[in-house]
Amino acid sequence: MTVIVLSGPIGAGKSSLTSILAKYLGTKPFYESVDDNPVLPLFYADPKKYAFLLQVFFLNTRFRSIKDALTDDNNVLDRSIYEDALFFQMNADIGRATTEEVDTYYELLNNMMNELKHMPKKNPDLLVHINVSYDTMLKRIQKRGRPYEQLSYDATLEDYYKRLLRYYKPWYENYDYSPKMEINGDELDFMTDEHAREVVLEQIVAKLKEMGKLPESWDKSTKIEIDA
Ligand SMILES: Nc1ncnc2c1ncn2[C@@H]1O[C@H](COP(=O)(O)OP(=O)(O)OP(=O)(O)O)[C@@H](O)[C@H]1O
Ligand SMILES: Nc1nc(=O)c2ncn([C@H]3C[C@H](O)[C@@H](CO)O3)c2[nH]1
Repeated sequence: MTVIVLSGPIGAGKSSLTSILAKYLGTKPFYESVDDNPVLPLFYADPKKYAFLLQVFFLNTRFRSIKDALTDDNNVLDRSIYEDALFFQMNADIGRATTEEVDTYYELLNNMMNELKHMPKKNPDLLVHINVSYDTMLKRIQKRGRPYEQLSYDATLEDYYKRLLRYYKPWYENYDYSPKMEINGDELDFMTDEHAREVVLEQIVAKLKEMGKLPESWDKSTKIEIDA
């Protein structure tokens, strides 16, 4: 049927919506490596030292999921590979990578993207971007509670998160690897409000129908259970 990728800043709700969407459409979810990621806590403790290593770690694990997802044509991924460069560029811009690391990273990314061109499906069918304000992003980060992402752990994260939101805006506007759509993550509390969840799912289904990826007659009569 279709490969959908989610995008959006930290805590926007990508993993949550991936799980909801995969259950709803009866497809397979793929998650970014976070709780089993040994480099992530090191990065938050010493970003300058570990920015490059973290980036290579994410690129490696993301590449593996993409290869699986793009060969089996029926999946939802909780973050796009196209956002990896956004993260690294931002970290490089604030002095967390040397010129050599930046050059090496882009060369590696380029090589990997070229490999993807040989896959049966080269790009996702649809990018679903979750838009959130700084306040929402922070609330969700607090709700999820990873210690090293809290402002109480490192006050400079406020600037890091605000900067990230500024990088996302042009990134989404310029994204053109597939059709795309935006979800209002501030207004649509799809984790606790059943109506909001239906609105989001209807928006995505409508887009898939418009693209011819779902038949017009497609309907999901059974309500889904959410493990929040
Ligand atoms: N629309 C929403 N309404 C209310 N709560 C939400 C919503 N989306 C996510 N949450 C909550 O916010 C927290 C972060 O969500 P989630 O882990 O899905 O974000 P993410 O975008 O995958 O984050 P990351 O980029 O760090 O992987 C979770 O506690 C989740 O339950
Ligand atoms: N530096 C950096 N580069 C990435 O490509 C990247 N992708 C995700 N993350 C961080 C954000 C969340 O804390 C956590 C879960 O998304 O991992 C990244 N951090």
